[in-house]
Amino acid sequence: MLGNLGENLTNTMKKLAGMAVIDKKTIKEVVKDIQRALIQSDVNIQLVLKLSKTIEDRALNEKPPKGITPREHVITIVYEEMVNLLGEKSHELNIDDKPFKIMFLGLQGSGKTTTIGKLARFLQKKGYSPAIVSTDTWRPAAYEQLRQLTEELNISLYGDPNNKDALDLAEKGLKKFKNQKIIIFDTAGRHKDEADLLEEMENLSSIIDPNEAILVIDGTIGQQAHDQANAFAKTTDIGSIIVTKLDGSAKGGGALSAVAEVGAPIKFIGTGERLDDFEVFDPERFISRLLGMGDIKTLIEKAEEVIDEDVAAETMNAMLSGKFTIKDMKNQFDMMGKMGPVQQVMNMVPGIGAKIPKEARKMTEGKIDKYKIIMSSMSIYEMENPKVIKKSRITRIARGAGVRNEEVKELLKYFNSTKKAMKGIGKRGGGGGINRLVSQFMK
Ligand SMILES: Nc1nc2c(ncn2[C@@H]2O[C@H](COP(=O)(O)OP(=O)(O)OP(=O)(O)O)[C@@H](O)[C@H]2O)c(=O)[nH]1
Repeated sequence: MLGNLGENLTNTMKKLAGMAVIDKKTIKEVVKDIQRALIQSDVNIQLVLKLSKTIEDRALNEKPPKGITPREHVITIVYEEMVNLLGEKSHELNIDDKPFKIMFLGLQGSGKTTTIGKLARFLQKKGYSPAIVSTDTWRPAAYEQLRQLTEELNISLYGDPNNKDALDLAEKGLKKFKNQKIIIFDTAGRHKDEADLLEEMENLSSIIDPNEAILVIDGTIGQQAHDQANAFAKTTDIGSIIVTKLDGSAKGGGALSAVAEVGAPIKFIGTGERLDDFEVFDPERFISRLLGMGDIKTLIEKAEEVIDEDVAAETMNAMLSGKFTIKDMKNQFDMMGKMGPVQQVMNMVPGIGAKIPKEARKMTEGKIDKYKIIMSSMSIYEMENPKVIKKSRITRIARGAGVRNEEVKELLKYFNSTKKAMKGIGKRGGGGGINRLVSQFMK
């Protein structure tokens, strides 16, 4: 998605994760890379300069919070500021009134009609059955395109290719569907000239009185999206924007950031020609994907919450160095109580999900609880030297924990496979805290 922007930014983040030292020079280098990537994606130069200055100032002057390394801190700053560029939080389409009237606006070719189909499908999946009204009297094929779409989706359509009065069509459509929960109005994307088009939108808007006016913007136009959005915003109160064609668009970053500046939230994005190529726009998820970060942010936040950082660091180091004992595994399980099951935690580290041992993937909360009981029947000596746990010790531990011998053996098997997997990961990395683990898998 977004052409090279994602690739360039992901590479910058990988570089950052792999840097031996984080200092003024390396921060400036990272900022330069980000600048280059954004400018290539047609992000407005003023925005780029503002963003890079903020990232640089924060990275150089802010002290990393406790438990966060300078590297994690810079990663977090880049992430946060990029999210800011796109408007921070995601916004839902709140279907409150009945009928809930949605008016689509956008220039011809922006992908308006296709997007109406995508939204209709999205709403259908949520259990709604929207009806559509066609008021585009300028493009003869528009009605036919909607007819095919609505037939495919099995939803109602009102339109009349012989009626050239858009306002009349809107009024009739409103009447026909007054008992529907959701009515979507398609409008023209072209007119005699732009002023006429905008005037028609203003008139239509006063007739339809939309609960939500959605502007569709072609993502391939880059920062020009800003002026286009402003022009439409003058005709009606734009409630949200959908940016289309972000699949492979080199200028998508420019379009998204320009639109975010207009003030109306981007609620959805179009990522292809098929009806399912449509996503709710969530700046945080979007940016973390663009930066190739998986859910690192969540991982970092969760790691921060872990009560005993020393125990966490000790366990991580043990895990990565291969000196992993049952005592470390017990610590790991205790930590997991705070961070969630191991597979979930590991899945948040990009690239690591697939490497989780089979046994770990099958771990359930119930099993973890049982393992904890078994481990509490072991002596410290046994936990630190798991090799000594043979037949008679297994029987004693099983009796103490009130489980079968097989279950103790199963725990030992799980321990051994985890140890092996961790050793493999450690070899690639060299060990040293969650940050190091995270960096390894960003490479
Ligand atoms: N790659 C890609 N193509 C898209 C996307 N959305 C729409 N398109 C394509 O863009 C072209 C124009 O889309 P339409 O929906 O026909 O255009 P329109 O904006 O409705 O045009 P008017 O009805 O005249 O306003 C079509 O070929 C669509 O398949 C998208 O997200 N990605």
